[in-house]
Amino acid sequence: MSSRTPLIAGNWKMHKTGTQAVEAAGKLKRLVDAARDVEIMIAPTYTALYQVAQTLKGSAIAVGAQDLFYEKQGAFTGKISSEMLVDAGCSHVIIGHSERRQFFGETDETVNRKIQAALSADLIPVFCIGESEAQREAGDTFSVLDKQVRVGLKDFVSEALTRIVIAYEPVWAIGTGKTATREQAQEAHQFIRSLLETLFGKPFADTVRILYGGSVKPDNVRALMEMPDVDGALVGGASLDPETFSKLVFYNE
Ligand SMILES: O=C(CO)COP(=O)(O)O
Repeated sequence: MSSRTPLIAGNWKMHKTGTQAVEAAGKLKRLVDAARDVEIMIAPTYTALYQVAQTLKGSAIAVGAQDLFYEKQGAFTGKISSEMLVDAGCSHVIIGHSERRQFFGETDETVNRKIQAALSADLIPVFCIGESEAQREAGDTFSVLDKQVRVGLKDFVSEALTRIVIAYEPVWAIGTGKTATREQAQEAHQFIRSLLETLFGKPFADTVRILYGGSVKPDNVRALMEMPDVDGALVGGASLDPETFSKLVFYNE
């Protein structure tokens, strides 16, 4: 663990109706009330965002969306803009999740535009990267991460990126119960941080938070968080139950 404030984030993916999301958020609010020195964020589905943000008003839990569209407005049926997310109560937005890359045609280029749209609306982007199992087995992990970072953050200057959060999510570890070992996570995080240093300088690289995601559970979170370049977790399955997620928030106790 480092001096960077850890962020424990829950990605609820396509789970929970508005009513279910409000109930879970209300429970979580009570459960993590005593948490200190850790930031907490949950990302419900679009239709629950406003209600959840209302429920969490005045709490330390931030609300994020799971995606956005980069255009400001217009004839883009089904799409949601950064301004709409801010209006619904979001402070964060997940961008480039591997499920969006796998199933919905997300590319490094669209990710780049989405990060730009998020930053211009003052949303904190949680920029996801990670290699597939085949890429890891082929020894391509670092080259995949290198491209995702370089293209995703192309044409940005470090001053614009100060609030960005990176999430390293190896695709083979997502929803599989197959967590990366803490050594594998550290190795990837260290690689990403040194690449960020090359691209944006040391002050930026030293302060940017890099979360690990992929089968994070109460029984492995602490070991991961002890690694010097792991600054938090982006959690899917284990974020759905408030009790379980609160154990991740209190990983240090
Ligand atoms: O994709 C993830 C978070 O964005 C990780 O999901 P799991 O925690 O279910 O593996």
